[in-house]
Amino acid sequence: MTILNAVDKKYSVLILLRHGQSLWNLENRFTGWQDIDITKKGEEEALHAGKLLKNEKIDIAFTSTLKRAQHTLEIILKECGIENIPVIIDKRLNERSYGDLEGLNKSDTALKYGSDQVMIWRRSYDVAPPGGESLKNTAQRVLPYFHKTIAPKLMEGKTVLIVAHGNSLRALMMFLENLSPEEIANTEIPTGIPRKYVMNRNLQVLDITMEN
Ligand SMILES: O=C(O)[C@@H](CO)OP(=O)(O)O
Repeated sequence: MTILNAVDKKYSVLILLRHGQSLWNLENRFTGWQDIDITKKGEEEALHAGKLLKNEKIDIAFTSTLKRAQHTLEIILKECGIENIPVIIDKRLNERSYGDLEGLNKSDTALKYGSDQVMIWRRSYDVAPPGGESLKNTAQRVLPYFHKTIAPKLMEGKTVLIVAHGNSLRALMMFLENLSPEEIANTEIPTGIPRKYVMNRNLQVLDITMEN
């Protein structure tokens, strides 16, 4: 084996996980920056994710400032028996702001403004909901943070867990999987299911798996 081959074999693992079901997921309300905790079902989803991640040697975890993500991460780390790893909290991983829609019921809002308009607010790449952030705006804060703070850990070969939110993770997935605005519009991230990327040290994705 050449030295180059040996170096090539070195890889990193990045695991993305959306928080467990929150109360407002259950009630079908726009959540965004509102700090809503997970439900009993959300706790069970987190526990299940912890069981799925038991064999991963997680070196460092990143999460948002919102309790639904932090609570999910706590349950996972406890279930995995991981106690002493760095946990970095940063608001740039928070959910996209839903602005004036936060707190409203999604079905009621679709009745009022039309389901096409609500779908544009929810899933278009660059149309922001009133007073809120588009996915593009969200990517503009998530990706610089990823490149500056998270990517160096992956380049060192660390196994990184990110517990965050539907749209902050969609922004990351778009980058990692090279998805177009149309492709990401059709991508839904389930709560509590780990999405694992195996990458080389240049952050090229070699393999993607989702277990549930
Ligand atoms: O309400 C929200 O904050 C998000 C995630 O739950 O909703 P959506 O699925 O519309 O992006």
